[in-house]
Amino acid sequence: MREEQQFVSGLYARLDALREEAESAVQASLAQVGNGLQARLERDVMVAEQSGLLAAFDAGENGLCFGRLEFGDGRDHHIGRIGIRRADAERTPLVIDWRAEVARPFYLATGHTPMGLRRRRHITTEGRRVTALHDEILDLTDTTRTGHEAADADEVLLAALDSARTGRMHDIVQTIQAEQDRIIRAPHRGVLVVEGGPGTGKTVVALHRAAYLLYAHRELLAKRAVLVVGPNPAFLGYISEVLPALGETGVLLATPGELFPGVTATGTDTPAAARVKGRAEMADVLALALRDRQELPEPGAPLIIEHDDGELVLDWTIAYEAREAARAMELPHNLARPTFAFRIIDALTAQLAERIGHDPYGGPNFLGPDDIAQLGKGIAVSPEVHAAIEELWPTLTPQRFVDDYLAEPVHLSDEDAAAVRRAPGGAWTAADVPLLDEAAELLGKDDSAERARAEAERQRAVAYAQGVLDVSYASRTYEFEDKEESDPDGSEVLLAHDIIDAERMAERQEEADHRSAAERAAADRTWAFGHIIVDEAQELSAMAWRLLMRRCPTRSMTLVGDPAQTAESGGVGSWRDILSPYVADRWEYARLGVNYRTPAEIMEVAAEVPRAAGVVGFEPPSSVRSTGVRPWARCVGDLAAGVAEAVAAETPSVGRLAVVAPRALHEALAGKLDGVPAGGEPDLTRPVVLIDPRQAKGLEFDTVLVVEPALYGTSDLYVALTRATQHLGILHTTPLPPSLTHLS
Ligand SMILES: Nc1ncnc2c1ncn2[C@@H]1O[C@H](COP(=O)(O)OP(=O)(O)OP(=O)(O)O)[C@@H](O)[C@H]1O
Repeated sequence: MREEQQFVSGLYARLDALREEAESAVQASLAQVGNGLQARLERDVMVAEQSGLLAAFDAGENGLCFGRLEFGDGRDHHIGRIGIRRADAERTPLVIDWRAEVARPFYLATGHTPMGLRRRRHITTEGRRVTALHDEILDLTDTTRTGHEAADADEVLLAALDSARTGRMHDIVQTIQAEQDRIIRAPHRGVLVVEGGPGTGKTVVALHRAAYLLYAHRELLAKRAVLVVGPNPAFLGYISEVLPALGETGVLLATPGELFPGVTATGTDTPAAARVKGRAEMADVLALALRDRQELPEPGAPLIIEHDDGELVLDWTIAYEAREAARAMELPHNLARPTFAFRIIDALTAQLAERIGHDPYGGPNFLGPDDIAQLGKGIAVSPEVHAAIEELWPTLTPQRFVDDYLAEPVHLSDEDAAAVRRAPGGAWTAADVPLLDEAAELLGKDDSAERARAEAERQRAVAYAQGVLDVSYASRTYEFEDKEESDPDGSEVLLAHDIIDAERMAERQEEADHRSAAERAAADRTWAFGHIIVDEAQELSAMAWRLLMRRCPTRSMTLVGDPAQTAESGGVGSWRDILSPYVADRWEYARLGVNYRTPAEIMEVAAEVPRAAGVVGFEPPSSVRSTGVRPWARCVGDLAAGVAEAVAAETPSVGRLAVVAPRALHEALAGKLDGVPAGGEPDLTRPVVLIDPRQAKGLEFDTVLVVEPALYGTSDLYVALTRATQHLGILHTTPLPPSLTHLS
């Protein structure tokens, strides 16, 4: 213990020194008021590099070092949350990043396959103090004993699983299990599907995979950012601290309803409307509806345009020919519009020239090319002509087009149209967001002026970056990284002088100077993410998948889900159905089978629900622990009073309790619960929260009280029953569903 404490103290001293160095470097750089480009360049490079380091150092503050590997060949490594090197000339690793290849036996070695290990040690710390050691002997011929050999090899894991919840998910670097490690480090770069029952660690594993990928492919992913999609804001809040605790900040967390910049989805759809809006056919329906917006005057009822040089007649034929020419461009609507406009202007010019320059005696037109050009100019700037063009081929924004469409839905059955119809200008819903995105694709954006500006800006940035390269010094951007020489991606340790390409440097500078890649990604509908993680992926509609696939042209994705937890109204069918349009069968599948959250006693009760409903292919995960505490059910006369009484009795002294109840009951229940608000997004860090079954998705609490289970659908009930890490109680006034009657 003393030895480890000494080591850990030394490690923190080094961390402090590094942090101080980085801080003063930032301060000094910021204080520089040097004139001219050179000073500014140096400052920007320095600030960007050191700020990245600082984020990682902050992450290292808690649980900096948690393991030690002693190999049979004498190698001896400490494993930590981030890698740190000594200040010596060789920059010897002091503690190895958990993501480095050399740290892998920490997670995978077993007595059967020791991977060269003699001893594996778990080091538990509180702040900077070492509080416990757990040793495992992997070489059975080794007779040395330290007195810390654990009787139960899973002691550290079980302690983590038993600990009181805080309302925020924690990282699991100290206790990643072998089946999880294989997923976290899966070499597959395309779509990886991770399935598993409740509590099997799908979410936490996906987040660690993001951290791993950011480490293994930092150059690419730091620039393109990682997107994590989760079902609702409370869930995103719940998982928001995991990646920062691992030193990673280049990640954007978003719900599907937040993926269209500039639109906030505040409305809600009926299940029927969400179903219709989510269907893949909506892509074709919108395309057809957009063609309908490319109109023609009725034959025989032309548009008459007043013009200085006389009346212009825009008839069916002129409009038809212009429309065919514009459609033949096969461009998005707004980008094809200039073709339509030019054709109309040309035709009207010809019409006017014919009328003005017409020789009544059959000779050639009196007007020369210059006169005709002049006429054309007059027509091209005529507001009346433009109004007519706008009427036939309107310039549309995605918002306007979808809003118009939902007010008058077409190309749908009467029933479906009735489900989605709404008054113009209504609030956007999450299911509208993929429609808006689809519309944006169909419409396109005439951004030629913007692009010209951006290109000029880029040229300036490249010139600037060239300057940076000239003054850059051989400092390590990520000095704490400790990739072994043998790592396939050993080149990840970035040296400023490695970045020989001024264009790439310009891109990096752009990020450093202004916003992070994640921030820029959040504001850019066409951003291509380096990797996307989708949690509760089974919930997404076909249209939402179209949107997500557009955000990830490389198809580097980790999709996490559990079909048994799919809510009835959303979701598409199988992974194959979801993925085959995008990646055919080039995706990999991994399954997690151990439930780390819910004790066996609770899992047994919960599993009855899908089983009784005959959910096809249902296979409950096996719980890693049992608590000996059985779930209970109580029939009460006054529901609100019964719930309040149970909350008072069951609220843990530390930890969290959730009351899961149908939304309609929230007002009544909240009235009896002190300081527990009804409605809105729950604050999960409070000791007691009131949520509905949909909000419970992905979350967990020490104690869960499920109210009126007979009112839930199968999957919602299954989700609600599998949220507790310790205790589960059920309160009801109406009879229990058959799958739960054995509890009464
Ligand atoms: N190896 C591990 N060490 C410690 N805790 C773990 C480990 N694996 C999972 N857990 C914990 O188990 C709980 C459940 O994990 P998580 O929420 O990721 O599961 P899930 O499969 O996404 O569940 P659900 O589908 O029910 O939302 C979390 O508290 C997580 O930290």
